[in-house]
Amino acid sequence: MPLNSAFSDIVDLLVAVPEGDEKAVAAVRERDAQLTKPPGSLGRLEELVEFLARWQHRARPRLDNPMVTIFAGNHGVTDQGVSSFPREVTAQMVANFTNGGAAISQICALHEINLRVFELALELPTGDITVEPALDDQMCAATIAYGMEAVAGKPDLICLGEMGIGNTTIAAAINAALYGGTGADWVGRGTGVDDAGLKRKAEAVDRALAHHAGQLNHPLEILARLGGREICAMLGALVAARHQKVPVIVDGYVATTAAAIAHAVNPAAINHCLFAHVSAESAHARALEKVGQTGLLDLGMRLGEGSGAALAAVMAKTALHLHDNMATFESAAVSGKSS
Ligand SMILES: O=C(O)c1ccc[n+]([C@@H]2O[C@H](COP(=O)([O-])O)[C@@H](O)[C@H]2O)c1
Ligand SMILES: Cc1cc2nc[nH]c2cc1C
Repeated sequence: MPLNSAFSDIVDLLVAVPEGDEKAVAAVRERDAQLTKPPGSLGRLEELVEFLARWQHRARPRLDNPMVTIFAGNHGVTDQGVSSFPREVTAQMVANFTNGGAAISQICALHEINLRVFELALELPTGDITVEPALDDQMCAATIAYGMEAVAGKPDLICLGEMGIGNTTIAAAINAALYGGTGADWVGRGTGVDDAGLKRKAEAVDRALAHHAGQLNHPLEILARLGGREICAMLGALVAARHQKVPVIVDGYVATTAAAIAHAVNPAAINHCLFAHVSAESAHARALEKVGQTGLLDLGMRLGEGSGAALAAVMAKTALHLHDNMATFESAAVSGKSS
């Protein structure tokens, strides 16, 4: 069956991605060479400034308006006992994000990062993927389009985060469909399931793969049948960001899965994405490997809600502050390298 025409626009956007600005990167390197430090001594912080310049298309990148976006969705697959928390926690945590009580709220407040929460029909969980499609193609495409709203308000950096009880099972199903293997290869403990819960997760993924066999021939079909609203919306945000010259920092296992869909359509579509960290969710390292990436940080975190991405943004803010404000060898009268 040909791909549903509902997906034509998103495929076009993923295929026709603009290149990065190498002139802007060259300008950053030239300035970096003048700063009072041995060349290369700030390691990946130097790459972070180049990353911002390349994807903002600016010789002097800015972080005046960095934004964490949290996309929240609910999942029918929670009927299968795959999470250690009940589904209503998704909406309760959304309230906590806006009231300032969540970890991400406090990271953002401390480091002056904007936080925007997108609530995606929480009262309407997706279909239980073990017995039906998560979303129909039209709803999937419409939710991708809705995620593109993330670029409104002209952020200069987007940190992609999510909240959704049950979504580590959804991420596992998508990865298994994209890359092969069984449920056991792609599930982890999520919010903290015990061994019996882990087995239920693996079996739920296996049942979903069997139920949808023969219907998972395109990354966007995989997304509609096995995905979630927050994963669709993160995909939309990611691709819109590329077209609006906004670099993206991707959070943990679930956010990486949205990037994996983009990567499966066109590997170059995620070049403007930095992968914040390697989450403690056991399959995240393998998922990163599949999209040819490594995590910037490794803090043993497995929270989601954009928390790892926000901490990587703090690193990026620090890197840019140094780039903008350090003295040059000339201005500080420090002798340059002798050989
Ligand atoms: O993205 C990750 O690496 C990650 C790892 C473990 C848990 N989470 C978060 O935990 C929730 C999903 O866990 P679960 O057990 O309900 O599937 C969801 O809200 C995610 O943001 C996220
Ligand atoms: C309390 C709680 C907070 C979260 N933040 C992201 N996912 C979460 C899952 C739970 C259960």
